[in-house]
Parts: sequence; C-alpha cells; structure tokens
Amino acid sequence: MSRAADRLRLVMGHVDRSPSSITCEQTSAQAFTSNQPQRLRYSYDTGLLSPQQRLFYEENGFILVRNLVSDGDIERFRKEFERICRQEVKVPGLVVMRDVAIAKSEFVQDQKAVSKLQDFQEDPELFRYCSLPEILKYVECFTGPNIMAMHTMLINKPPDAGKKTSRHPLHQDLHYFPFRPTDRIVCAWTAMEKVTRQNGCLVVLPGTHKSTLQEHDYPEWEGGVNKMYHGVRNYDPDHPRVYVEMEKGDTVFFHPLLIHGSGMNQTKGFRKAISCHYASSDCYYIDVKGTTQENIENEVSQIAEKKYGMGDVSFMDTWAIRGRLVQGERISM
Ligand SMILES: CCCCCCCCCC(=O)SCCNC(=O)CCNC(=O)[C@H](O)C(C)(C)COP(=O)(O)OP(=O)(O)OC[C@H]1O[C@@H](n2cnc3c(N)ncnc32)[C@H](O)[C@@H]1OP(=O)(O)O
Ligand SMILES: Nc1ncnc2c1ncn2[C@@H]1O[C@H](COP(=O)(O)OP(=O)(O)OP(=O)(O)O)[C@@H](O)[C@H]1O
Ligand SMILES: O=C(O)CCC(=O)C(=O)O
Ligand SMILES: [Fe+2]
Ligand SMILES: [Mg+2]
Repeated sequence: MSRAADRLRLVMGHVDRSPSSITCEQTSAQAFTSNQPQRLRYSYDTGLLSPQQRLFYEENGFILVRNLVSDGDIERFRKEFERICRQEVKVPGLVVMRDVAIAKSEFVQDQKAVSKLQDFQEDPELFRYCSLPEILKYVECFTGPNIMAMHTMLINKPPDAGKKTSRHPLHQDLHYFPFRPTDRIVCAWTAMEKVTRQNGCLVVLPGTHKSTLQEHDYPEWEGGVNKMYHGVRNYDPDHPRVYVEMEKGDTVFFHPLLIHGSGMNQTKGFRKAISCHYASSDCYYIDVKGTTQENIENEVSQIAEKKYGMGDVSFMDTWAIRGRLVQGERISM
C-alpha cells in the first residue's frame, strides 16, 4: 500500500504548452489552461510520457500513440488469426467467439463468422503482442514496473448482419475485473487496419475514468446482444463522445473506468484490432459478492466451469489462471 503510494509522485513545476502529438485537441485544450503545479494520480513519470500526454490521460482517461506497432508485426498477427480460423493450430484455453446474429442463424455457418478470439495467452505468435517492448514501455507508465497481461483479445468486428449486433455497448472494462487498484490497470488496443466511424471504431466518453464503477447489464436491443456484452445502465447521453479514428499500428491506452464501446460495422470488411489488459502484478483480488459486479461473476463462473471442465471455478481463479507475467516479478496476482 504505502509502496504504491510512494510511487505516486507529485509532479511540480512547468507544464510545456507546445502542441501535443496526441489527438482530440478539443479536450486536450482544457487540460492546458493552467500552469499550476498538479498532482498526477493516474500515471508515473518514467521519462517517456510528455507532461501533455500525462495531463491528457489525467483529464480524459486515454492516450493515443500513433504508429506504435509495425506493419510487419501486424501482418504476423493477421496470419496467425487466419491460421486459427482455418483450425490449423489448436490453442489451449482460446475462446473463439461468433457474432450472436450468425451463431443463432439457421443458415449454414460460413467460417468467416469469427468475431473475436479471447484468451490467446497460450499462442506464442499472438501473445508476442503483449510483450512488445514498444507497448510495455507505455504500459509501465500506468502499472509500474511489474506487469501482468491479464486479458487478451483479437477482435474481428464483422460486417453487421443487419441486426446491429456488431455494436459493442458502452461499458467500463473494470466491470469484468475482480482486482484492484483500478488505477494500476490499463488496456492497450492496437488498430490492425484503418478504423473509422464507418467500420466501428472505438467511441469513448472522455473523463468518465474519474467516476466510479457503474451498474452494468445487457442492453435492451431488439436484434440481440452478444454473450457478456453488458452495457452501462445509465450514462449521460449528453456527455461528449470522441470517435477514436486510427491508422494501422496506432495504439490507444485507456483506463478501466473509461466508458467506451464501438459502433456498428457498416462496411463489408472485418475491422480488426488486437488488445491486452494489463495490471500491476502487485494488484490484489477482491470479492465482488454484494457489488454491481455480481452479475458478471455469476455469468463468467458458469462459462468457466464448462470451459475448464471443473465445478466451482471462482471468478478470481478464472483471472489467476489466465494472467501471465510480462515484465518484472509476479507478486500478488
Ligand atoms: C471474461 C470476460 C472478460 C472480459 C474482460 C475485458 C472487457 C471485455 C469486454 C468484453 O469483451 S465483454 C464480452 C466478452 N465476451 C465473452 O467473454 C464471451 C466469450 N464467448 C464465449 O464464451 C463463447 O463464445 C460462448 C459461450 C458465447 C459460445 O460458446 P461456444 O462457441 O461453445 O458456442 P456454441 O456454438 O456451443 O453455442 C452455445 C450457445 O451459445 C450461443 N451463442 C454462441 N455465440 C453467442 C454469442 N456471441 N452471443 C450469445 N450467444 C451465443 C449459441 O447460440 C448457443 O445457444 P443455445 O444453447 O441457446 O443453443
Ligand atoms: N475463418 C475466418 N473467420 C473470420 N475472419 C476471417 C476468416 N478467414 C478470413 N477472415 C478474414 O475475413 C476477411 C475477408 O477474408 P477473404 O479472404 O474472403 O477476403 P480478402 O482477403 O479481403 O479478399 P480476397 O481473399 O477475396 O482477395 C479478411 O480480413 C480475413 O482476415
Ligand atoms: O474493439 C471493440 O469493438 C471494443 C472492444 C471492447 O471494448 C472490449 O472488448 O472491451
Ligand atoms: Fe472494453
Ligand atoms: Mg483472403
């Protein structure tokens, strides 16, 4: 506790006002209206982030880093994804998810139905993403030096089948996580191709990382909702939204309380992104019984019991099984 507190430094002094290399100028402008010393709660000074980047994250709950992952690496992730889809490799623990509109369709299921790979920690080729030094050096600014990769996904958002099921409702990722402290968790999300509003880029509600964890449940959507795609029950519909349009290789780092989602894919292409949620390895597990997270705990435990073929897998266990150390030492996770 006190060690973590020790590491939360006071950042004093001059704030550089030069233009930021990150986007969303309309919101970043607000962060630079003062030259007053500020206490930064959400990031560490490792010498990497500029003061503007740190302030941007502080105010908005995310930063966008352009051109971070190479085309060569992305090509390798794409190749491996396709090998998995063709069932040329079998990966222990991997969840291959199909869009609900396709999974529930009576028609022949063509193999392009894969909408998401989850838990690829046992696939060395995809897991390379989680260990890329260019990603980890940013992650460290939020988690500190001991880093666990807790949750991995390759999202292949399909062309919408006509029922708007390709949407991802607005949510806070912390809803799924029975570990804390919140501020030592961060998601890295890399576009594997150009992502736009048309193909369903991320949409974020800047600043919502400063709020608390909200109640989540399935949204009431006529065309159906994908399994475990819970959404925030009540959010302010007038809150400003930022559509995070990105080029291939651009990477967004975001806080687990940031409300975000993604829109319908209105193109004919599959919109691909790869992501990993990281946590400091000295985070600790919490019991979510009696909290708003109880509904997801029950759902995850049910699926996990099937998946791991054993009874009574706790929510905490499902995370401890999946977590992998990627830097430093494994402490309490
Ligand atoms: C642990 C979560 C961690 C997330 C943390 C970070 C924040 C991330 C935010 C999210 O991404 S939230 C969404 C996360 N989603 C998941 O974790 C769901 C992962 N998917 C699965 O577990 C499986 O794909 C699923 C259990 C849904 C289906 O398993 P199978 O591939 O074995 O399906 P199968 O073909 O045997 O079908 C079993 C049933 O599931 C149904 N099904 C299949 N895909 C579905 C789908 N996408 N949505 C809803 N139902 C689905 C299918 O129709 C069928 O229904 P019936 O029993 O009524 O016949
Ligand atoms: N089994 C699969 N499940 C999900 N997506 C897949 C699968 N196989 C391929 N894809 C992805 O689906 C998209 C379309 O694949 P497809 O190979 O049909 O078209 P293409 O590569 O865009 O063009 P073409 O093959 O006609 O030159 C690609 O982005 C590919 O990565
Ligand atoms: O890639 C997307 O559409 C968003 C996914 C997302 O927010 C998540 O899986 O937690
Ligand atoms: Fe999310
Ligand atoms: Mg092809």
